[in-house]
Amino acid sequence: MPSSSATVKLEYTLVDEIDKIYASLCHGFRSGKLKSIAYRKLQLLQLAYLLQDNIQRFKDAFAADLGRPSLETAFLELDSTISDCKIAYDGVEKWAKTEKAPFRINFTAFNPVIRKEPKGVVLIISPFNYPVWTAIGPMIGAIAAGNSVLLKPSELSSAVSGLIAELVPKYMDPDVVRVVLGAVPQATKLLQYPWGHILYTGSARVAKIVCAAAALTLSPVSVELGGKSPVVIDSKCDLMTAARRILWGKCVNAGQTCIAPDYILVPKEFEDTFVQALKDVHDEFYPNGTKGSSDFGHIVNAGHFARIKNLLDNTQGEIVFGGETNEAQLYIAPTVVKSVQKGDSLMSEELFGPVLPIVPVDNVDEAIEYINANDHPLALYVFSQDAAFKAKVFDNTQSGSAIANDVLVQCATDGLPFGGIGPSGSGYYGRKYTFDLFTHLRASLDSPSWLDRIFKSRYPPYTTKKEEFLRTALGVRLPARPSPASLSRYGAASVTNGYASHDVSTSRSRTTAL
Ligand SMILES: NC(=O)C1=CN([C@@H]2O[C@H](COP(=O)(O)OP(=O)(O)OC[C@H]3O[C@@H](n4cnc5c(N)ncnc54)[C@H](O)[C@@H]3O)[C@@H](O)[C@H]2O)C=CC1
Ligand SMILES: CC1=C(/C=C/C(C)=C/C=C/C(C)=C/C=C/C=C(C)/C=C/C=C(C)/C=C/C=C(\C)C(=O)O)C(C)(C)CCC1
Repeated sequence: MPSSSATVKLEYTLVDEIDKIYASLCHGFRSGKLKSIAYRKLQLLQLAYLLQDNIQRFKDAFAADLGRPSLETAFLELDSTISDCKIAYDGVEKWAKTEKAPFRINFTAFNPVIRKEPKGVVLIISPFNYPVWTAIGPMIGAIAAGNSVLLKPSELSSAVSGLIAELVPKYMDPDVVRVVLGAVPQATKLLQYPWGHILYTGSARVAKIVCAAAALTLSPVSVELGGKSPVVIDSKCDLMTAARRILWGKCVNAGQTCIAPDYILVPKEFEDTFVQALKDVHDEFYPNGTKGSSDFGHIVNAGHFARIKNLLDNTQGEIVFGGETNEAQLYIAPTVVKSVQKGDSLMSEELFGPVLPIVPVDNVDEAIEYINANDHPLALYVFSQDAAFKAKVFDNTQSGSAIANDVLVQCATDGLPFGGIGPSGSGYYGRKYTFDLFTHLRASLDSPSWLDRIFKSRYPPYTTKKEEFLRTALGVRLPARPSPASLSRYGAASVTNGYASHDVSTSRSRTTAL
């Protein structure tokens, strides 16, 4: 019997205390101490040590909330977040440096620069599934950028959220970071304040509530959501590597990963070969099965367990292996279901569990068509050794990320932004991108008085001569007008002498431009 999140009682912050917490963060931000890059670095280091000094306590908390294997907690959350602290610690001087605007001779006298300034007091609302990476991860960039941070972690991962709330006051300056524990009442109260930025990670349902509330205070908001991330299989893939990586991506955190491979699109004639490879890999990963295994986690709570089980119970596909569930242990075995049709229960929503539907298709065009008929996913995976196949899938679809021959690693790859598109989210973060998310690019210049000797044409009384001079000063010189032939190659209309032409071969179809 696992110790589920229900066994860890979280002491929620009193709603009445939140005004005081918010005010103290505003005061902390205005104190100006975070203007010092050196102080930001000290806080970043404190954050890294908050994790490093408490690795075993975090591992225990993850085990309580999610049955998370120790290696998964270390590799996916703790080490990668500590590494992100170090990247920010090393990079923040360079990231925060005022930038010169690109050189343009006409504007150089203004000495235009971009100041990298914090947005103020920012709010991070995080989910249960990666409760360190999605909470402390964004906090790193927010602090590096000089913001004060209020974190509202998930109440579902109560052991980890409780531990973060206990450790933050011990390691972090209360002017810089505060944690509010709780659920809807606390989150609703928090959303009543104006924020420098809100970063929300979680479900699309709650994202709509967050965005609507943010609109009332005109707080900028980024939403990191989920969705069904497809995997397109080419029969010319490296079969065993593909099977190993996909099954790993599906079993890590018991499938509760927003960028987990959600379902597989496989050529019909290759389905059985691919399924057999998954079965072989499963037996290699878990020679004694997954029930009671310390290498496999459990579902976060009874609600999510029932949701996934219900989807599985209603599938019309054929269970190849797995299928076993145990409510008391919140256990769902890694399950591969083959011959799944597109209208199946398993294709109706993000699975967020260790169940992998295999959908046979005639060819890659059918796979692309299916992906495009649905919401843009957070991640799209292709397994192929054929460059043309990969390019065809990537070039004809849209998704948060486009990954060939691996899964999940895009999260941790320095230099890559992480974020969705459309229903899978908006905004990007990850290391330098997190710094950018929480940074206001403040346009700045200093115009010298002597400029008026050559630039006074902007002042009244206006004359045609002044207008001509100003046009020259702006340096407006367009390249040659696009020819009707070049536009029609793309099926576009051209505008010539005030007339829009849809059929360039005949002047009869011209319509007057607005
Ligand atoms: N794109 C990304 O980076 C990630 C996306 N996700 C997505 O998150 C989802 C699972 O996370 P859950 O914790 O179940 O999400 P959730 O939406 O239930 O909860 C997320 C957070 O929102 C808070 N919340 C709940 N009701 C609220 C309300 N009315 N107003 C304001 N805040 C409220 C919760 O307390 C929690 O802190 C999945 O869809 C997954 O794909 C998860 C991790 C990363
Ligand atoms: C060992 C030496 C060498 C070789 C080094 C190599 C080949 C290193 C390769 C490292 C790799 C592939 C690291 C991958 C890391 C992936 C991580 C940490 C993934 C993290 C995923 C996360 C956090 C997912 C989060 C998901 C969320 C939030 C969600 O979906 O909900 C050399 C360099 C060759 C020589 C020296 C020794």
